[in-house]
Amino acid sequence: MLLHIGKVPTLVVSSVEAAREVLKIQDLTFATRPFSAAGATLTNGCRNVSFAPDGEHWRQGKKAAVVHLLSPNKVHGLLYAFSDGLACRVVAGSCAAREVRTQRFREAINGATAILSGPRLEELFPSLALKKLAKKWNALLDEIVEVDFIDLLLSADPAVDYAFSRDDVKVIFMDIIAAGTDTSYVVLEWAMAEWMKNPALMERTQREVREAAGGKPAPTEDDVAGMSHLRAVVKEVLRLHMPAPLLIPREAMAATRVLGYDAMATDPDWWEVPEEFRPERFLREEPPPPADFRGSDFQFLPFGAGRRMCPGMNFAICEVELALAGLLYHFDWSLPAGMVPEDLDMAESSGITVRLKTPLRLVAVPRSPNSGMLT
Ligand code: HEM
Repeated sequence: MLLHIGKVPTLVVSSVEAAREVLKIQDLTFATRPFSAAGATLTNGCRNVSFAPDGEHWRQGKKAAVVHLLSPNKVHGLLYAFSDGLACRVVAGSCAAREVRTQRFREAINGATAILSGPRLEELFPSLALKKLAKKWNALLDEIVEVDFIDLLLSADPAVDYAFSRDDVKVIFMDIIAAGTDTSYVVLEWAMAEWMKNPALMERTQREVREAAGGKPAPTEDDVAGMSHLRAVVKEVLRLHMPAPLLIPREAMAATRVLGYDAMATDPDWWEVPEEFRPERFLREEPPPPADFRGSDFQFLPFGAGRRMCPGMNFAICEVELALAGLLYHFDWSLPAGMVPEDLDMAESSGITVRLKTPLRLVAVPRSPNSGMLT
């Protein structure tokens, strides 16, 4: 469908064929991003990865993020710290200093998400507030770059003849924090909501998690790798509640034509009972194999596809699987008193990421790691 938003012709791609055409066949033509004044203010003139126009800076920034921040070793270390942190919180409560910084990041991310969610919303947004938000981000990023990662990208890879400035490093970190937080969080929220709607499904997954992790303090990455039911739930959340359903907009770098013109992840030509949450569709063993989200099955593109595809995909999958396994392992979950599954409001918010419109409120009862199976 072609829309004219002001003077900007905007092509909405929502069929499998059109997605293949834009993200594969014409990937090179559509490998850049439309300019956003708000995005530029927040990212030092689009010097990050997600808003950077196609070109050397984007290529080198994406490579540096993949090699130095999202490498398997780095991901493993971060995930270890994460599951360790979750286990520590369960036994020891939270660490005050970390809580404060997390809260500051939460505010900064919410601000950026609000501004970047609408087309050209910055025109309605007071520039003073935008500058204040950019300042907030700047101060937080200064602390991180100063304290934690000063040499990481600046000294980077001797084989790479590309110099990032300190400010470039800051906005690339901002990208990783902003692009990687809300997206993964909404997967956790939707998975918990779907489990509360279907307690038998939650019990099935919880049994899998508790059997696999046995009496350990917390499930490990190796335990999670064997959890096929948990993985199917994550895939079904990514299909039915795609965290970033509009991806990040692309801009055509040359005049081009795209096929004629339905929503892919809920298209009945590709999915049985598409509007229902049925993780078992991803456990089917008879051919054809279920679609995967790695960018080549165009009916299922939660991470996009082609040159601008999400570089955090593997990290995000490990992170949400480990987090969900931890939540099911450490706690028994129920709805607040007087509420039944049918009362859950599954309406979606609108925005660059799609959350539950009504925040999920649940009762969590900690379970001792040494207690038996589900009671
Ligand atoms: C469930 C979690 C996530 C989802 C659903 C998601 C989804 C997406 C989507 C749809 C895009 C746009 C792709 C396109 O235009 O074709 C994207 C881009 C991006 N994502 Fe993610 N993402 C997730 C987690 C992460 C994480 C954990 C990180 C980093 C740690 C990350 C970093 C990025 C970056 C840097 C880009 C811009 C890539 C570019 O423009 O070349 N994402 N993501």
